Amino acid sequence: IHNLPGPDDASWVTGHLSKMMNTTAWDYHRKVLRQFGAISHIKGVFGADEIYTFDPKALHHILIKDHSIVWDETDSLIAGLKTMFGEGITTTLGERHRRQRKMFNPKLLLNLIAVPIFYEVAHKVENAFLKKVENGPQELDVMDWMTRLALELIGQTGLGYSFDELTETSKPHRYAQASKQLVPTQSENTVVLQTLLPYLTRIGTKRFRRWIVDHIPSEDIKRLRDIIDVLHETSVEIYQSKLAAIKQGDEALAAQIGRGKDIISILLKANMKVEDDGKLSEEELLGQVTSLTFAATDTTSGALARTFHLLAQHKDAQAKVREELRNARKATGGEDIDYDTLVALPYLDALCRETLRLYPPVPMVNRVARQDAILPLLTPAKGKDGSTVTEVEVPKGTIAHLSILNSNTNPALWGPDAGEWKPERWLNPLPEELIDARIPGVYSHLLTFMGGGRSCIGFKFSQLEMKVVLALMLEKFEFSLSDKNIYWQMTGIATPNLDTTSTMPTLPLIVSKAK
Ligand code: HEM
Repeated sequence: IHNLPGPDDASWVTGHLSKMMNTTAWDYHRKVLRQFGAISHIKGVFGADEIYTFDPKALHHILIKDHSIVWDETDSLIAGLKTMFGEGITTTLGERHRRQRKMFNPKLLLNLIAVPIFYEVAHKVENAFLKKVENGPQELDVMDWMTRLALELIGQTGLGYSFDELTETSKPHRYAQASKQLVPTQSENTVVLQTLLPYLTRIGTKRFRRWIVDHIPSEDIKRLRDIIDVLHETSVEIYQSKLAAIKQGDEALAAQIGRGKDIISILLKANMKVEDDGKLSEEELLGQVTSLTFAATDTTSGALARTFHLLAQHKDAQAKVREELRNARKATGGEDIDYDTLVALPYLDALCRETLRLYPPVPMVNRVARQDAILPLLTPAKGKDGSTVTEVEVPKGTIAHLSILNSNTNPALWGPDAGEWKPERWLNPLPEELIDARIPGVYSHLLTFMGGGRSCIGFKFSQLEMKVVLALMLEKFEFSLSDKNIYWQMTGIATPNLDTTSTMPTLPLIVSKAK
């Protein structure tokens, strides 16, 4: 590791992490790519030696070949998830993860892709917007609406629960407000807190820790506590209503939203049949409700908001996709565009891929080596001693930061225009260098949804969700920039804000009826 190239501007407390994990860190990541290539040596908290990589072969080892044998979730992520989503989240971590993921079969999720429900919910937002702009263009908070929409979509299909009427006057569910703000604005303190969290969460009982949190004189911590309480209370409410319906029998379940075919009802029923040892506890089941809802909401709403924001900046692309959508609707006789046609629309598909490439909602994840490991490299690095490094020895305990952002925008693979938003690139053959690199992502040579045993289970779900929403909204409405400046913060999930420090994501755009 020490022979790898890397930046030398580390702080002795937070190493390079405060430079890499803050709301304006985009340029720092680009600089690391330009100066040091696909693998570098960085410093973590208190001088820890860590690596930063987007080398495809190294990623293949971390995500697929040695996944869960050597490479695992970091202790601070586990502690953070437990703090946010409850102790029950352990089912998606470590030993029980594989069994859990099998129960939570991605194919099961695919069966839930209920295009009619997607359309029904998206039509509600379309109608709300129609009312809002009936007397002329209006400035609307597109991020707010997309969060409500994404929450309702996972609510109805994944949880069999409705959060929001989604009319022009209805109020957002408090979960939508809370979840949007949970992705904390990362600061230098967050880096230190993340490191300390695994130790802090082991102190005393749960009750004692709660007492401490209640008495810490920090507004930020109190705000976080209140947000987490909302997520937890909502999950308990959903879980209990599902459980009660299941106990009352099939008729009561069928009367619920989702008619008992949602993923949580299926999971609860499957769990009742499991023998003692394999049974998920109530806490674990609750962890599933919270984590599924969280994983599905802010990622998708961020991706949708980013697409609308880009289309407001590229009016030619907006007009082009609108024309494609209108032609497709004409061909279906004015009905909603059916599944097969929708997924095959080339320009709509190209602009979704391009947006998710250049602006991955989750820009970076990390893993830790639980054993000593060897990482072979696709592109040899130039060692500090001048030698050519083709593989790296990684000692047990080393944290690897995996840059989704730099993998998706690496000019060596994507070409010199890798940093530009060009949907057309997907309508032409992709560069051979990219195809030969065999990026281990589940989606189109991209790492946006990661790859291997912990890849996103909702990636097909979210793409269809995006396409249904874009199809309805772009056909009817034109989106233009407002006079407000928008800054996309580089938080755990990128969010649009009015400035670099705000913790209330928002995307005001001018919406008018499209001609
Ligand atoms: C544009 C939308 C989305 C993006 C960019 C996205 C991205 C990701 C990424 C990068 C991971 C891996 C995190 C890591 O390795 O630490 C992940 C995991 C996950 N995602 Fe998504 N996601 C999206 C939508 C969804 C949706 C709609 C669902 C549910 C329906 C979902 C459910 C999950 C779950 C449950 C995991 C954890 C899987 C595991 O650990 O086995 N995601 N997602």
